[in-house]
Amino acid sequence: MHMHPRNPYRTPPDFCQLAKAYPALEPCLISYSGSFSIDFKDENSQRRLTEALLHCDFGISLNVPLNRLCPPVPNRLNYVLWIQDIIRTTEFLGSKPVLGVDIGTGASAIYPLLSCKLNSDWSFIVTDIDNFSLSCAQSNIEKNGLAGRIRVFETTPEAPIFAPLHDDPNAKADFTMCNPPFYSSREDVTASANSKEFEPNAVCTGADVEMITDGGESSFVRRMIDESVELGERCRWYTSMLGKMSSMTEVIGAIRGHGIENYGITEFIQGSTRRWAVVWSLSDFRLSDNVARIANPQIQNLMPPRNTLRQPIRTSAQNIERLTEILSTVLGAVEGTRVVNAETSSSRFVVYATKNTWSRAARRKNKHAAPDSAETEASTPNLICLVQWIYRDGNETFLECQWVQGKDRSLFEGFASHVSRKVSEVVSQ
Ligand SMILES: C[S@@+](CC[C@H](N)C(=O)[O-])C[C@H]1O[C@@H](n2cnc3c(N)ncnc32)[C@H](O)[C@@H]1O
Repeated sequence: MHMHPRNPYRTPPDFCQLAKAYPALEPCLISYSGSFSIDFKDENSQRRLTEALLHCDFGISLNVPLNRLCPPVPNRLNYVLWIQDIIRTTEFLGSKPVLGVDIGTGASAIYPLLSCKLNSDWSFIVTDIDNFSLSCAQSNIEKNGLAGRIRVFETTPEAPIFAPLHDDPNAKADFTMCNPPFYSSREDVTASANSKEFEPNAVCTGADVEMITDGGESSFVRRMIDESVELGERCRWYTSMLGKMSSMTEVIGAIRGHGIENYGITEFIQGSTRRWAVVWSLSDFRLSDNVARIANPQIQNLMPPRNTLRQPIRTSAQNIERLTEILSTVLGAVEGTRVVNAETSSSRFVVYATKNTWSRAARRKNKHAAPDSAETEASTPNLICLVQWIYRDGNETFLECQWVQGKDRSLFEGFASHVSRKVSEVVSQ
């Protein structure tokens, strides 16, 4: 993924219009072969641009002191939109207010401000160890009328990273997010700047407390992983941004090391800057492959197992009109499942299965079982899938089975292959 598909800054803004709407940007404009831009290497111009974009596109008024990090909006927005995708994967099961925890919110409180503007039912607890940044964050939150939805929590480097969850045993969150300090030391900062691993806009670096932590970002995120194992399902999705490719290998190694196979990776590319983000969960909710997997061949060995299975289905022209009806009939015939439409008038089906009735072994067992020995069905489903047709280029048809919830991967894979076998039998007739 380059920029997130819903990121409006995939096309550069019209700087001239922007300066008209936010006059403080005007002195920063430079004429560049007939059009206008700004000098991205100039800190003052970067700051005015951040303020202008937040003001014009989100109605956010931001004040960041000169000695603290001024966040570039397009890059921060990428992460917020990806979190939105994560939350949306299970929203059709019933939505409720969403609580996020932003670790290290900084003076700008950029993530909770953007997130709350985009999502009216989200609220936040935000942490930081830097008292000065937190007081700026608090005033940015108040200035934007969001004090009722964003609670600030001051912590220390020694406390658990997820201190708000550790301190209150009843607290539960839907997700955590974090843009961790990247570096392990001052020397690490200099070495990275020289190796050009980081963007040329090193003008927006910020204070040491914002950029440096013992062991660098990988160690910080590994601490979060250890803590998440203790907290378990008290938070549904744990996530973090990562700035170095080498950290990805270490972080995914730590996730797998805890036996967690429920995780995902994304990548954001903006100009010459590459960033990654990871998500992991101790719950049995599953993410679709377009949220949790990326195509980058360099890191295929780090990818999680697939949760979205697509089977090409050959069908005759006369059947193509009836595919939704055929799918509905096939799904309805799988014993022990409940099937509903994902949305009113949609052709996406949600399947709730309480037990395996489709494998050969299960069918044999069922046939020989005395009628009164039927197992009592669990009231909660062991497997939830989303099933739909995908049409590509007008002449390719795929049956897609998306794992939404469940602990047992083989149950999901067995169900997906049973349904595509049954559908193939019908459509080839
Ligand atoms: C790279 S800055 C990110 C600031 C902001 N979220 C952004 O994306 O622009 C990292 C932040 O983490 C904070 N921080 C460092 N260690 C922390 C810890 N143990 N708990 C919470 N925040 C921490 C720093 O003070 C700093 O504000």
